[in-house]
Amino acid sequence: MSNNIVWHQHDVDKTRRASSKTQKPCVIWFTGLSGSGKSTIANLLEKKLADEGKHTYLLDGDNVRHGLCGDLGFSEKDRVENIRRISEVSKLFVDAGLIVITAFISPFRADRNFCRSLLAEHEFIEVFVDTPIDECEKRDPKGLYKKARQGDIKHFTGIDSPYEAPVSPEVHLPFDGQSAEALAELVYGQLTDQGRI
Ligand SMILES: Nc1ncnc2c1ncn2[C@@H]1O[C@H](COP(=O)(O)OS(=O)(=O)O)[C@@H](OP(=O)(O)O)[C@H]1O
Ligand SMILES: Nc1ncnc2c1ncn2[C@@H]1O[C@H](COP(=O)(O)OP(=O)(O)O)[C@@H](O)[C@H]1O
Repeated sequence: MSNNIVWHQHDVDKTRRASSKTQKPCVIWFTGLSGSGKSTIANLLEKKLADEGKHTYLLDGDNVRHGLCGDLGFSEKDRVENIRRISEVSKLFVDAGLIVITAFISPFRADRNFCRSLLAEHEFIEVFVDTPIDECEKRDPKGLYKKARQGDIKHFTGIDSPYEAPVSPEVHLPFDGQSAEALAELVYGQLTDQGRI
C-alpha cells in the first residue's frame, strides 16, 4: 500500500552486527498444536543458548497476542496476519544479529513458507513438535481443548480449524516419551551438528 518509498542502504549491516556478536543469526521456528510443547522446548533451548552467551529473542504466541497482535483473533484471516507480522519482526531481529526462536501454532504451510521466503536459505529452521492431538488434549494445561469440545471456543486448531503439518522440517521432534529437556537437547544437537548456530 505504501508508495514513493525508497530502501535506505545503511553502512552497518547484518553481517557486521552478526560478527560483532560472533554468532549466526537465524530463526528457529517451532510449529505444532496447542499443548504440543512448543513454548516449553523453545524456552529450554533459549536458556541453553543464552547460557553460552548467545544473543537470543523468544517470540511466543500467547505473549505476542498481548501486544503486537492484540487486535487479532483466530479466524483464518487473522492467523495469516499474525504470522505475517511475526515473520516480518523475525526478519528485523535476524537483521539485528539475533538468534530468534518463535513458538506459534502457525497452522498454515504457506505462512511458514512466507517467513522462510523472507530469509536466506540457511537462516530459517523449521522445528515440528509432532505431538498428536490426543496427547495435547490429555495435557490441556489451559483447559482450552475442554472448552473447544464443549463449543465454548470456536475455530480451535485440530478441532474445528485445520493444522497443516510440515512436509520436510529441518528438525522433527517425535512423540516418543522423551522429556521436554531431551527434546531441547535434540534440537540443539542437530543445529550445532549442521553448523547452523
Ligand atoms: N481458537 C484457538 N485456536 C488455537 N489456539 C488458541 C485459540 N484460542 C486461544 N488460543 C491460544 O492461543 C495460542 C495460539 O496462538 P498463536 O498465535 O500461536 O496461533 S496461530 O499461530 O495464529 O494459529 C494457543 O497457545 P499454545 O497453547 O501455546 O499454542 C492457545 O493458548
Ligand atoms: N516432552 C514433553 N513431555 C511431556 N509433557 C510435556 C512435554 N513438553 C511439554 N510438556 C507439557 O505439555 C504442556 C504444554 O506445553 P506447552 O509448552 O505450553 O505447549 P504449547 O506451547 O505448544 O502450547 C505443559 O504442561 C508442558 O509442561
